[in-house]
Amino acid sequence: MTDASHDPADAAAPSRAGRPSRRSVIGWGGAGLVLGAGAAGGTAVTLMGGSEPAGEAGAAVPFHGEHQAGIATAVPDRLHFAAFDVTTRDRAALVQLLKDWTAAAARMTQGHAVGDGAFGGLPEAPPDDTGEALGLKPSRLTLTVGFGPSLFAAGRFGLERRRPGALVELPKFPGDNLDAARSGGDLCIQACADDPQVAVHAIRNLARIGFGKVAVRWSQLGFGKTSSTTPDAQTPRNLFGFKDGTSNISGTDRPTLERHVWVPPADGPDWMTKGSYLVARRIRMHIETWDRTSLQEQEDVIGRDKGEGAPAAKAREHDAPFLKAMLPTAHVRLSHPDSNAGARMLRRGYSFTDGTDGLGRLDAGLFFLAYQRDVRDAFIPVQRNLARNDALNEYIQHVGSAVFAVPPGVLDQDDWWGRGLFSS
Ligand SMILES: C=CC1=C(C)c2cc3[nH]c(cc4nc(cc5[nH]c(cc1n2)c(C)c5CCC(=O)O)C(CCC(=O)O)=C4C)c(C)c3C=C
Ligand SMILES: [Fe+2]
Repeated sequence: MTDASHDPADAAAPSRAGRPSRRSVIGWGGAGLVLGAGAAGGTAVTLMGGSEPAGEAGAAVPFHGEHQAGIATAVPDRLHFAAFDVTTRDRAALVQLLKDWTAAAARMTQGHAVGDGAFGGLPEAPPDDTGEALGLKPSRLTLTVGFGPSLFAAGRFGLERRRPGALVELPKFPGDNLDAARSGGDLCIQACADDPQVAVHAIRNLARIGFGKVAVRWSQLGFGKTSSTTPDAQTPRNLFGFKDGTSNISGTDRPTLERHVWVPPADGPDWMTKGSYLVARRIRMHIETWDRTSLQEQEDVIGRDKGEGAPAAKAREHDAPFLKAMLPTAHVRLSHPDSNAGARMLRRGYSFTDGTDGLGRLDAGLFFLAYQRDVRDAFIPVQRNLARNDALNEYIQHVGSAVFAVPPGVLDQDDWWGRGLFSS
């Protein structure tokens, strides 16, 4: 696989083989040629002379930075998440893969094709890029990598002493019905984008680069974000029809991010500073049962009203909740920081529907994603509380689970995903 790390991701220049980049193809087609926005740039400059903030649909989100994109950055509406097993036993091969992945991710997030592109190369060889994203905008694609506990197992890659104390296996919670085939993973990549084809293209091409070194263990498509990191925008709704994400951590709330999401130097290990920990849970939602439940019961279960999203006994969505006005089993009361010693996490989940279950019911639910500074202080105590007491448990079941250490951002073109972990 071509390592494009020495090829500045400059959309203004033709690619090495003299072919247009994915983004310049867009422009030459006449729809808003995007120039500039090098791999480390902040905004994408359009031919119209304007500049498109990275938060707007279609734009490129900077890949390089102190934190990985895809955590506090705005949440686009589509997800393709993949967990991988590492099949190679060769540490050097794994390191090379992470370098190749980083180079490809830097290009794809800025709207470029992988390596030498999808066409025009050697006719005898498969192209570097699979091609289905040609002509599509960067679509706010973010690619976020994580390392699972199994990567650190003794006898694998010599990482056992580098495993963070916070990277614990999640305990079994009451009611869990986890499918091993939808759980765990040595590595994960979260691809978020406005366009599902852009997200799927990214995971497909990264899996392809990894052929012979990694194998996809499980993957999850998501649509309709169920949480937002931009509280000024309209709060999205989950498949139960309720606004979801009202009380989420805002991506611009730096003090709260520092306190609850980013790993500070004091927590250690050094290679995780400015990183975060990700919990992924596939949660089946029994929507047919929910749909036969009265509105009053639904609102009591959540602790907020369905229309406005206001907390019980309050009028507006963003009014401060009065927890005692909710039933002791209400989801919001039980998950609120005041019921969990101040625990908070940044939620970034997506709805999913994966056909039917053979009994005529939709296999649908929430692919819950939450980033936090330490799962032992956030997801684990909150989920313990919910698993024991939440009225929502009558309507949901956790069927997949994984936890990952998400390292800090890739600083520049010489940096790569996992450099801190693999360098002594
Ligand atoms: C362990 C963490 C959580 C799981 C698992 C979870 C599942 C889950 N949640 C909803 C729907 C809603 N959740 C809401 C709020 C909310 N949920 C959690 C945590 C988990 N949810 C937290 C920390 C909060 C915020 C509490 C607060 O500070 O007020 C809401 C209300 C709107 C909002 O603030 O987001 C809804 C609705 C479902 C359907 C679900 C599993 C399928
Ligand atoms: Fe919730």
